Amino acid sequence: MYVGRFLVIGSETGAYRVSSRSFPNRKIIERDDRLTVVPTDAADETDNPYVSYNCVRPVDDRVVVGNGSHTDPIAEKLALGYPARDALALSLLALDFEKDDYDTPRIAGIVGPESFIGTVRRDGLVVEEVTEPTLVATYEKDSPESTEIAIESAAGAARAVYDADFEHAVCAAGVARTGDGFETAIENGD
Ligand SMILES: NC(=O)c1ncn([C@@H]2O[C@H](COP(=O)(O)O)[C@@H](O)[C@H]2O)c1NC=O
Repeated sequence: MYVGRFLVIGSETGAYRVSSRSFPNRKIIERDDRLTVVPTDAADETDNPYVSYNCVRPVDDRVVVGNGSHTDPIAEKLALGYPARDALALSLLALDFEKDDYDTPRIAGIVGPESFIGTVRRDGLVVEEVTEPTLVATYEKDSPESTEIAIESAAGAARAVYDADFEHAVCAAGVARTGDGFETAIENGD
């Protein structure tokens, strides 16, 4: 099954996987405190926000995970003091689903003292608190659902979503709460 990009959010950990048919030559890199999806070859650097974007951004004791440029305003709203639910809902609705051939949904999550998951599709907006590992994807599994995918550490979460049985894995990131912040991990399949 092809579900496109997906994320899994739990109460202490989270993970994001890029799966792609159209832009498979991509990887995740660490830049300052954030993780960014970029083309594998630097010569292919692009300003297409559906191809290259920040997918993980920590903000104090919370971390944002997302499949596009909405990761940034969600993080900025958290830094301003917005509750996680409001930062997600406002940013997802403001940017809305992607204006591509598939009306690709935006998906995002926040891991923190309270963890949330959300998506905005052409037909709706869902933002809800997470109490058990919960998955949402751009296609097929486009409403949050509980998942058996085990996300037990940053590296374990990145590996687990990378290896999950959905087609066209490209790269993945994992995040895990630590005493005073977050650790992150990258799985580029190399
Ligand atoms: N975030 C991403 O990494 C990403 N990769 C591809 N897309 C969008 O989804 C469309 C379909 O891509 P694909 O066939 O690779 O699943 C692309 O035309 C592009 O508009 C993306 N947008 C949202 O998921």
